[in-house]
Amino acid sequence: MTIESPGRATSTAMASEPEAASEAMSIEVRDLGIDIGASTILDDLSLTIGAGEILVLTGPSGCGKSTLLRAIAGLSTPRRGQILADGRPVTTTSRDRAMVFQEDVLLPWRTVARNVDLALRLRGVPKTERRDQVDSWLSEVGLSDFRDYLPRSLSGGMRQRVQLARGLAGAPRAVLMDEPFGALDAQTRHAMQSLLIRTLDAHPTTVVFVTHDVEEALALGDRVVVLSAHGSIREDIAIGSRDTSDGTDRREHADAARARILNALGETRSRK
Ligand SMILES: Nc1ncnc2c1ncn2[C@@H]1O[C@H](COP(=O)(O)OP(=O)(O)OP(=O)(O)O)[C@@H](O)[C@H]1O
Repeated sequence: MTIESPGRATSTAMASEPEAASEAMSIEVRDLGIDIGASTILDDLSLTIGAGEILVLTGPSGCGKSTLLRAIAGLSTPRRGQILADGRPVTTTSRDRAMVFQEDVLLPWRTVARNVDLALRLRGVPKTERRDQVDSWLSEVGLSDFRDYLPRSLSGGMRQRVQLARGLAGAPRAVLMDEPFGALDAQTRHAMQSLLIRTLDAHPTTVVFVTHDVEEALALGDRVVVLSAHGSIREDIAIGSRDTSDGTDRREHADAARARILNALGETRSRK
């Protein structure tokens, strides 16, 4: 599958925060506390995510992964602490930070091409550039022949590929992914992971990726953070670089990292 470098957004539309000059975005979570009703979901959580880093968040069900992701997206306002994107407080959503969900959120009345086109439009890509960029992204996710189909005519895996194209199109500077491949069969999931890695290699973007799947975390992450059942950081593990030509360093790191992740998950479950 060739990557034809869809360009970055060049004009403004729908932005609710100012644009920054650099490409991938740095994100800092500072002493974050989030309560829902009388329950404290996240408590005193601090985390720095470097520009272009792929950070995987994992942890037991209900520990607050989606809550943290939504706060980074600007979809909720923290009670305590703050989140900074390129050093500026996150106060609302921004087209610079895209979200990709597990659920199917494609617009059912728009064709595949028009779903991707909408994302480009919302990210401020001029109309004259959009047609080429839609074609390019559909080629990247292997759906060029399905551009005029409605989502209901596609398989689950194909719809998820459209969602991935929609999340990455227009080059958001950060992509926040909440178990995006969780509902897919193992083979499609593996293909989607490879596609995501290839796409991110071509378009460096900061990614926060939530998953329950330890192998997925190891395949994708530059770093894996395990949250405890009580919404604090239990482990923060660097995974080897993907840059080595044969992947040896990464494989060596992966075995040690897998043991640490499984150990941390075991401890969080037993303490719940
Ligand atoms: N709108 C809400 N009202 C009440 N409680 C909520 C709401 N949203 C989330 N919660 C609670 O907050 C906690 C954290 O939820 P969250 O979805 O962030 O966890 P998670 O780690 O993403 O879980 P999972 O892995 O199962 O998706 C859970 O106990 C959940 O029940």
